[in-house]
Order: sequence, then structure tokens, then C-alpha cells
Amino acid sequence: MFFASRYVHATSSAAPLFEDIDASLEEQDLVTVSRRNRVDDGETCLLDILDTAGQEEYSSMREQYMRVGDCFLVVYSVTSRSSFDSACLMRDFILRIRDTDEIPVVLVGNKCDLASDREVTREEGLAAAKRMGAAAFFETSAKKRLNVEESFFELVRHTPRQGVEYRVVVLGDGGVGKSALTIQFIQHHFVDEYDPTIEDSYRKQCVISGLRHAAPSARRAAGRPKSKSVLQELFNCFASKESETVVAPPRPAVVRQAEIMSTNVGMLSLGSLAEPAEIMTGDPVKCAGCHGVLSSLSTLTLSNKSAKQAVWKCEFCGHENANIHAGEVPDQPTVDYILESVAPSMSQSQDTSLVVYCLDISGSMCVTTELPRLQSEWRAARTTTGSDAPVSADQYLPGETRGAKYMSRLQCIQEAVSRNLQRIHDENPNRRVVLVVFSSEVVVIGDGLTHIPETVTGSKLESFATLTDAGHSLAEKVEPISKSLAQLKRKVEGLEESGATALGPALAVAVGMAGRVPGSEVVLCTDGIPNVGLGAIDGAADPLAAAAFYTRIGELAREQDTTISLLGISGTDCGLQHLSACAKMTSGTVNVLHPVEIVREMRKISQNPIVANNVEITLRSSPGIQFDGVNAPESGSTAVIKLGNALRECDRAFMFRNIVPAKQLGAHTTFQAQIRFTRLDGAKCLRVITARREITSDVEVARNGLVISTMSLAAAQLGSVLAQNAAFSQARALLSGTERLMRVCAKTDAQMEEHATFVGETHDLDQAISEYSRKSRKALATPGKADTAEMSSVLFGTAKSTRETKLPDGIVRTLATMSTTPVNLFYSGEAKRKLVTSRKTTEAAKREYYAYTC
Ligand SMILES: Nc1nc2c(ncn2[C@@H]2O[C@H](COP(=O)(O)OP(=O)(O)OP(=O)(O)O)[C@@H](O)[C@H]2O)c(=O)[nH]1
Repeated sequence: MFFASRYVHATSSAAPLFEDIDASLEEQDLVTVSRRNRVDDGETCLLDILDTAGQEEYSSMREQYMRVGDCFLVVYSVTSRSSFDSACLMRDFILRIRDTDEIPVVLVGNKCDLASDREVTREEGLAAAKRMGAAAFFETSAKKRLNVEESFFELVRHTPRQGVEYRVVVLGDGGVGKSALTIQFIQHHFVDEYDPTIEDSYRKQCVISGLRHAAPSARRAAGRPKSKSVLQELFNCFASKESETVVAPPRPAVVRQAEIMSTNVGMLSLGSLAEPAEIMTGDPVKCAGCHGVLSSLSTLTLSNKSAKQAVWKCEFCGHENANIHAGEVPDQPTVDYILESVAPSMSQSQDTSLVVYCLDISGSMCVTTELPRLQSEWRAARTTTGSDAPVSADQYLPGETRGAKYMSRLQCIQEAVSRNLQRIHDENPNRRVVLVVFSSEVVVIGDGLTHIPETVTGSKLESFATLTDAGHSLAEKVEPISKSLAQLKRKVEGLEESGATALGPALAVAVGMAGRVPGSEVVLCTDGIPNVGLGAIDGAADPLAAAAFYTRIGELAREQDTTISLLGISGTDCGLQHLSACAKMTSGTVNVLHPVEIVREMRKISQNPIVANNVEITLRSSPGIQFDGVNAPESGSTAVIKLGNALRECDRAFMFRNIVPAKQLGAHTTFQAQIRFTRLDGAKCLRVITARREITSDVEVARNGLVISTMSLAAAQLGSVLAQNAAFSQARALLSGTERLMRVCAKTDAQMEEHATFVGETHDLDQAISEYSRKSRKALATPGKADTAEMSSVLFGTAKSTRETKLPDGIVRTLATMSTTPVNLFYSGEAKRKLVTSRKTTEAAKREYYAYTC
């Protein structure tokens, strides 16, 4: 259990829900506010660094990286001639994409410590830098920290200053050392084992002398919101092409200052359930009054000097529990109790869970998408020459269409699934993978080995029990992917599009299959509105019945510890507002993507595995404190959160406040989280985490040393839940009040970097809340639209509001993603480094990754 402050801040009277916030507040967006308040001394720079994917497989975004950066560090390895050839072409690509002849680039030849493996001389590097018009050239060693800071600083010096922030994009082939250079620059640390990057963004604040200041006119022209992170901007690029754009709200006539959020915020990191805590033998000692558990922080008193047994006055309800033995008191504040163990023969030492790919092969999947120009050129060059050398820029006439290449949506999904099958095979050979595809009917392809494809059609598509039972029985025997990989790949390659979209029935079959093994996953890819059988939500279908169907699917999946993740294709209406309910109920992810991004997203899903099933949390505090922002407050000082599965990256924020005046609270308060869960080996456990916090009524004391990332998590998660419940003003007030608190409290570089990260990462949420609020107000004013409110109430499991309206997928996705975002999204400094360097991949997966070409 983590807290944003070392103290509980208590006010002299009971604190309101949003302590100091004026809930009716209409503010400018966070980016504008934070920019307006940033002091520019002419030398302090906030570098927003994007470490990009070097490998072709994940390079669909390369063109977008080039569009959004202010300046570029182009990296090759002196030990790789082909990486040098690629790097030499980069600046030309950037200039063409940006349609300019001026862009700051520094060319870097990394790994110069590996003298004996050198393939590119220093002279060649220098000549190439001159030829391509780079502002500077350095040979670097991330390992020896040679010229690392110089490269970044020189790049910034050559970039016209348009405010404090600089968006630096690090480009280059896979494995040249982009991550190593970035982490060495930020953290003074060399880590020689990384998982190949998809992309990572970092913020670093530094003071650089001799900066180039932009002319005022250039500064005005570049008046885009700089606090938005590079990643945020990238995703908006795709969104604006392919899906509905979130429009910024009109600027209010009068801008008022937000009040400041309270520091009373905590967080539970459920990923830690993967690691055992100290095991206590026997049953937990529970208070007879409130079921709080005896902990190492509990106070015991002996009834008399000779007595062996003591009395525990419960810190949560005050009940006096007699007959407590000293041996029952844990030594540590975090302990595990085994409630039900598993026989060694039953326990699973390897992950044998199922992955069910549920794939849309309806007619619309044949719609093609033009690949981003760069990726297309790269692919064209590689397929025609069969070499890794990219096509030379001078082979084209100006304005000539350069090898535009199209891929159908189905092809994108086929490629992504094939790549992911290989990854599962390399990393978890005992996992079992099955395919379910759907068009006008559902076809269970299974593992390609033991299954003969089975078609579910006709009236069966209308019966919930028939569908889930069919799935369950078809998953009785599934071979591990170590045996089925080749057949599965062949089946995926052979898929063809046709017909309508029996998505609901297919999902029911897939969930039925996954129910065979707790902790299994369903990954659903679709591009269209479900329109056949159960869960249909097109024209004539009953929206309430559809919503009820997806809720029922979510409940079943949660009961059997299945996670459902959704990948929708942007620019299509895939009924995400309904579908996201079942993902949310099962801790799954929801994403709407450009087709070429699916391969990256599938990898991200597989990198975030389930670590525990059946997770239910009960939060307790001493009397006088009330929890807010958790799903089901039982009474003031107890709250229950039903989570289903916990993923490796899974954090839950909560807020609390005093409901009696500070002076009645005493010197400190105790918090306890009781987490019931099932370990992956099947054992049922209870983890008890107890923490004590001193109480202060001095706001400055409470704000000292504020943990910005924990505050960020609470604002993002709880703000999106508030918006989903139509409490728009409160949601915006929570975001802007949190931003203001950070501005007041951020003193260290790491805090300031995390403040900037918060503003960047919550930008879309801030915009989505404004847009959602605007649409709801409009819908209210339009007669005949009231039915949509009911749909939303069902979707979000709340019937409190009548203000909702049908939302664009972009907003649904933002609210769904942010309501379950992990805290690491907001990390900076040391925490970020730990996160990145802890991502390891197997040697086999790495070899395969670097050997891959399209
Ligand atoms: N000897 C030496 N090894 C380096 C240096 N820089 C990076 N490496 C190693 O090269 C390998 C790849 O480094 P990364 O930083 O992951 O490369 P990358 O460019 O980010 O790769 P992608 O994430 O695939 O795009 C790692 O094993 C690093 O330890 C260096 O300066 N010297």
C-alpha cells in the first residue's frame, strides 16, 4: 500500500468529497494551464524524449514519430553497416514527411567501445553527417557514458527554443542502443539487457547553456500545446485520420483558478501478488467487531502480569478481543495466509492457460489501409531486393508516389496473430492457443491439431447456454503451443473474409472455451458492429438486451477468471461502448487502433500477464476516515473492490478524508487492505497489508515530499470513473485541482518531470471529459435522445445519471483505459528506469525479433 503523502491531512471540520475544489469550475485545458504557469529562465529545458521501436515489426509509427518531434537523435551502431545505411537516410525521410528543409538532427555512431567489432569508421560517420546536413556528429558509448550528454545537449542547442519543452525523438534500427543511450542520459546507468522497445517516453529536466532562441513569429506559429507528450500526439495523428476526433471545448470567457486537491490519496499495486509475502501459519486473527485482522502494528495489552494471553483493542472499530497469543502476531506489516492449499500433484508449475483469439473475418475485413509511407517504402525495398538495405531516397523523383503499399484489415490481424503466436511459443511453450473466427456464423478452428473446425450456426447463435457449453466442450483437449505452432500459423494464414458479424455468439463460445482453465485470456479483434445472433447492436436490435448480454458475458468471464481484451479498428463502429463493459469487468484492455498498430498492441497485452485470479479487496481505516473513489463503500471506513483477475501492471487508487474534526482523530490512523486471491498454482490466499499514517492538520507538512505519480494515478483513474458516471464538473475539477497541487508541491527534478508527465498523459482524458460533457448537454437539449442515457447507465453499471449520450469510440476508449491505467504510465526518474530495465525477454524471442523482416 502506497500513499501520496507521509501524513493524513485532516481538516478542523469534516472534509467535503472534493476537499477544496469548486466543482462548478470551468477551466482551460490542463496543457494550456500548465504552460501558462511555467517560468522560462531561458536555460532550463524539459526534454520529452521518445525512445522509438527500431525493429521493422513495430515501425508502423515511424512516420508519425518524424511528424511530431522538434529534433531527432539518429543512432546507428558502429558495429553494424546496415544500421549505418538506414541512419544515413533518416534525415531525408524526416524532411520529406515534414515538408521542410530545416530540421535539427544529430547523428550518433554508438557502441564505439566495441573497437574490434567495428564495421563503420569514424571518418565515414563524419562524412555521412555532413552529407545529410546533420547539425553535429558524435561517436558514443552508452556503456562507457562517452559523449552521451553531449549528443543530447548539442541537439537541443540546435533546436530553436519555443518554450521550456523540447520533443526529442530517438530514431535508428533495432539493437543500435537507443534505449541504452536514453537511459544512460537520464539515469547515469548502463543496462545491457533490454526487452526490445515498442516505445517509451521519458521526461528530463536539465539546464543547458547556449540555447538558440526562436524568433517571436516562429514561436507564435508553433503555438501547439507542448505539454502534450510525444506519444499522445502520435496517437492523435492516427485518430484524426481514422476515427472521430476529440474536439477541444470552447475556451470559457472567464478563467478562474482551480482550488487545490487534497493529498489524501493511496494506491494498491496488485502486480505484487505475483511475489509471495511472508507466510503466516494458521488462520488470521480477525476482530469479532469488524473483521479487521491483527497485524504487526496492532497494540496488545496484558490483562495482568502473569497472563500469557493479551487483549487486542481493534484499531478499526475499538472492539476488545481477548485471548490473543503472542505467536499470532505477525512480524511484518505485509503477510500472506494460505486459506486453502493445493496438493503438490495439482499445483501448476508452468503456465498452461488458454489464449483464445476470437477474430472477425466478416466482409468488411477486406477493406485495405495504406501503410504509412515510410513503412511501405521500407517493405517495398526489402521485398524487391530481398536485402535489409532500405531504398535510397534519390531513386525517386520529387512528388512521385513511392511504393505505396496497402494491407487489408484481415492481413494486419493475420500478421499480428502470427507474430504473437511465435512469441507465446518462445516464452510460454506450455500455453495453449485456440482460434475462433466469426462472420455470419462462428467457426471454432481450435488448436489446428486436435480439432476439426466446428461451425456454430442457425438458432444456436441465439442461445447463451448453447454457445458457452459448445465452447467449453470444444476446449476439452488442446495441445500446448510447443506442438501446435505450425498448424496454428497455417490456419491463420488461410483465413478469408466474407459475410456478416456474429461477434456476440463468437465471444460467448470463446469465453466458454477459456473457462476450461482459470487465468485464461480472450483476445477479440473486430472492425464492425455485431449484427448476428446474441449481442447484436445494429439498427433493429434492442440496445438494452445487447448491453445486458455483454454484462452477462463479463460476469461469466470474471467468475471463471478469464480476461477479455478488445482490439477494435479505428474509423469503424464496433459497438465499443457495449463491448468495453466486459473488458472492464475482467481487468482486460480496450483499444481502438489503426490496423498496422495491432501487432504492437498484441505484444503489449502479452507482456502484461495475469498474476492472480479471483481478487477481492477490502479496505479498512480507523474510525473518522472515509474512503472515496472506490466502487463499493460499505460504510464510511470500509470499502470493497471486486477485481477478478489482477495483471502484472495493475494498480488501484483510492482517496480518503476525515469525516470528524481533526482533533477527534488522535495522532495517527491505521489502514488495512485484505486481499483475497487465488494464486496461479490454485492456492487460495489472503494478503493483509497494514500501514500507519500520522495525522496532521498542517497542509504544508502534508504536501512535503508529495509522490506525484500516486496523485497522477488517482486523478486519472477516479476522474475517468467520475466522467463515466456523468459527474463531469467533478472529474475536471479533480484533474485541474491535482495539476495545481503538483505545481505547488513539485520541487525536485523528478517531481517536476512527473508533473509534466501527468499533464501530457491526461491530456486526452481532459479533452474527452470536456467533449463528453458537451455532448451530454447537447443531447439533453435534443428531444428523443433520452434512451441513450439508459444504455450508458447499463454500460457503466450506474443508473445515477440521465445525462449520458452515445459516445464516440475514442472517448469510450480513453475513459476505459484511464480508469484502469497502471501507475507506471506516470513514472519518471529512477522508478521509470527500474520499470524499463526490468522488462526482460528470452534469448530465443530476442533472436527471433532481431532476425525478423517483413
Ligand atoms: N558494448 C556496448 N553495448 C551497447 C551499447 N549500447 C547498447 N548496447 C547493447 O546493445 C543491445 C541493444 O541495445 P538497446 O538499447 O536495447 O537497443 P535499441 O536501439 O533500443 O533496440 P530496439 O529497442 O530494438 O529498438 C543491448 O544488449 C545493449 O546492452 C554500447 O554503447 N556499448
